[in-house]
Amino acid sequence: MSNVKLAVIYYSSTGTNYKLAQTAVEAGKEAGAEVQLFKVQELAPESVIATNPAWKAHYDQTKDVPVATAEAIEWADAIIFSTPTRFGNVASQMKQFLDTTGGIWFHGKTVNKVVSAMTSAQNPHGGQEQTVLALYTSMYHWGAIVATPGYTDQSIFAAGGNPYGTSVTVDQDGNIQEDYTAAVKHQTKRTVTVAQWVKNGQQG
Ligand SMILES: Cc1cc2nc3c(=O)[nH]c(=O)nc-3n(C[C@H](O)[C@H](O)[C@H](O)COP(=O)(O)O)c2cc1C
Repeated sequence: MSNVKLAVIYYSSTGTNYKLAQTAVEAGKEAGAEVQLFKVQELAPESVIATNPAWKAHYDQTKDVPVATAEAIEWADAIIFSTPTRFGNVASQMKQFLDTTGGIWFHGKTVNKVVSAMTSAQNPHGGQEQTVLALYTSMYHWGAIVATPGYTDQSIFAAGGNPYGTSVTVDQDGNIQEDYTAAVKHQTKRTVTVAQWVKNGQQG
């Protein structure tokens, strides 16, 4: 059992990162953490979303997922982020969310959050690691503790496993090419474990 609070915060247009996030939620619960799932605010106009049936369907299906706020960051001890790769970078919706945390950052409320990130892209070498590192750059400014998977589990050596953070590839139809479950679960459990160490250390 753990007393870690885990926020899983994702952006997804067509459902890939939602699937990764849902697996992280499952893993967090298995690790005994208190878990909340949040999407970041969609910023694209509805008229644009409507031009892509997969995007529109996912947008409608996830209407009820709560939108991430600065309070969610304050609440969490651990955070798993999941964002698609967009031109080798973090999706703007996720970046915009990070850019709303200046207030809590100023008050020291982002310090010592234990964080880890996941991503997806269409090309096997489409910039996945660059996306994860770009997100981690913001985390260094937060004073967060970045808990990467490294090679701490056999799942990292399998497809989808990535020492920077789980990354998957989607085909033209949006199907994930790798069996990512073990890698996401390991990454999430490791993040919860490190957050527990930090929490215990602060209380000691
Ligand atoms: C504007 C845009 C930029 C993209 N840039 C990249 C890229 O740099 N490399 C890549 O492999 N895939 C790229 N893709 C494909 C997305 O990464 C892919 O659709 C996404 O990972 C699917 O995640 P989702 O289903 O959670 O939205 C791009 C897609 C869009 C719409």
